[in-house]
Amino acid sequence: MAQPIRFELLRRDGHSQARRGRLTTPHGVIETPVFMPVGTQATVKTMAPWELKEIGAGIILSNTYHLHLRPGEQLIDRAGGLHGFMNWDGAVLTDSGGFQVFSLADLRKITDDGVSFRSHLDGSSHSFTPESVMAIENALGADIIMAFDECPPYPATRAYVETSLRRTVDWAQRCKASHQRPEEQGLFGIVQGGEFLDLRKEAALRLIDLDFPGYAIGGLSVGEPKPLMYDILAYTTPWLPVDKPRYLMGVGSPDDLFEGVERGVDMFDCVLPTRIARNGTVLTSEGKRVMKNARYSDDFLPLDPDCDCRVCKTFSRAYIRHLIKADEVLGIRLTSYHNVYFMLDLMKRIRQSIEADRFLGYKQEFYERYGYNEK
Ligand SMILES: CNc1nc2cc(C(N)=O)ccc2[nH]1
Repeated sequence: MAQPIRFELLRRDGHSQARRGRLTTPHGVIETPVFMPVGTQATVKTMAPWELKEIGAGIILSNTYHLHLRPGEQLIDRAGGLHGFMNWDGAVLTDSGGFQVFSLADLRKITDDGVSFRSHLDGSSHSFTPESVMAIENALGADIIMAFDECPPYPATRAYVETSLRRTVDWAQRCKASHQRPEEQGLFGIVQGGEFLDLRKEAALRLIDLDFPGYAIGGLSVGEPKPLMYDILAYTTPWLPVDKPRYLMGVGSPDDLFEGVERGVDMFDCVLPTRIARNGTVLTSEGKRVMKNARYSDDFLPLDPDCDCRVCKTFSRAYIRHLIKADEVLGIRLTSYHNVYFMLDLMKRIRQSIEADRFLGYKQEFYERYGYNEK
């Protein structure tokens, strides 16, 4: 059977688990490690698809939970899937709603068959099962789709995590069995297991037995301390196939990208750049800057003098601060554009550092300037 997703491992770092790879999808070739901007409701907030294209975004994430509730997968299917609906010709990845049901919906009830919940929008009743979620993701038409899983809260008891891990593996098998478009959409399994390393190993090995074209690592960045997240990651990735992509869900900030790449992760997604942009906070090579701060009121430098994005080549900190203070929509458009560019450009520099066998050196260099002094 033709596989829609193919991963080539191009180079392994000699001093860490960092890898340089290439992910071929029906909507383009993605260089890894890759950062995926989040387009929850079929838009990366405030950005047009041609802006995403011009800053080099190759793949974006959209959320099954949100799009099922509004406008509904039937409409999107009639529009030609997410690609047609958004008029985005790059790659798309959809998650399976497992995380959103637990973090957004009300009155949830979970059984081995699936989850029933009430919409956070209007309180209407819904239920997700592996089969129904596959039908939704098949209709949305993303190039990479996630199996329906349960993301346990943190902290959670071992008994809870064990039950949910086994349910998640069972659901992954049911997703694979009911996936209607396996030649067009690559289905990834999601490794759960909480903070219990033996359960992480069990989850990984049982999903590998089901043989997926890629593996997501879920259940992280849910409130656990970062050192714990990194330790769980370092333990889990070596159990996954070296020739398949590893996707760390919902992560992360600039330091998380370095720490994840160092521990063998190839794909990342995070709302951070667009979320903080809406508050007027921007990412720069010298750390975050809160543009509402009075110190920028007559600062005519660009947001980041080292950034080559159109915003940094065109506008000053003083002008952008004025727009944010005046609640002018252009303000958050400019901060969002710059922040997504920053994350994509950072990941490009990380890829180049792996190619040049200087990943750890670049990490140290970045941390010293950004302000996470490792010393
Ligand atoms: C922002 N943190 C985050 N953790 C996540 C875990 C999952 C998951 N399915 O375990 C999905 C999205 C996630 N986002």
